Amino acid sequence: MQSDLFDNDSPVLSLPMQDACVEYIPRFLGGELADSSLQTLVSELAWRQDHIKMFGKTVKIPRLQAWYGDKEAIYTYSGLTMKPLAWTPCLLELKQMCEQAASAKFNGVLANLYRNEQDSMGWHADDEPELGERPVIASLTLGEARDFDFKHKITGEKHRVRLAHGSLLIMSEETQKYWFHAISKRTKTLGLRVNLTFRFIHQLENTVIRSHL
Ligand SMILES: O=C(O)CCC(=O)C(=O)O
Ligand SMILES: [Fe+2]
Repeated sequence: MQSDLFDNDSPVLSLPMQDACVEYIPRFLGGELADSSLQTLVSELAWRQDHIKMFGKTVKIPRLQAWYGDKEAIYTYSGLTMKPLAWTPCLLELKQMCEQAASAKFNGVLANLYRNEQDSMGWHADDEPELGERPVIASLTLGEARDFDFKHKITGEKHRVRLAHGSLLIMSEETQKYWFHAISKRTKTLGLRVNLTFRFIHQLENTVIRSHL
């Protein structure tokens, strides 16, 4: 008999990627919790249309976003410095579940709202200095499934995983050092998707002091 990870209740799939540790849990949240969390987050979070500067021009980021977390978790992302809003009960509940699954502590979450197939996130690695050397990032998907693409920074090797409603993707170890990731625009009509990426933001001053000891 074939042993199939998909037959289990809550399987953890390890993606076969070199220089990385990526785990995918397709049915991390039960259907009801996934549906109610999606509704709550869409209506309760303070979604913003942020802008970034590219080649001297100010352009709209192709999605809405919001940053929540502990007071000290100030995050600079694509030149934007974001002060955290206070955790909501829904975000706190999801954070605790993700911490358990990832065996890690998080003090902030970047919430992304993809309104339709036109919204996207370009190739990048979550390698900002305040995330530390080998960050653990837990990425929860609610709503429309989207393709999540990986590209190796040196070999160009590619992998794709379709992130389903209620799924969790955990990236750790050297993943951010060796791989970019992206959510591309699509031509086919797609509905709304919320993505939460839980992170741990280190205090940079402390990191510098420690490195001198
Ligand atoms: O929406 C996603 O699945 C990707 C989000 C992401 O890569 C990020 O927030 O850094
Ligand atoms: Fe990312």
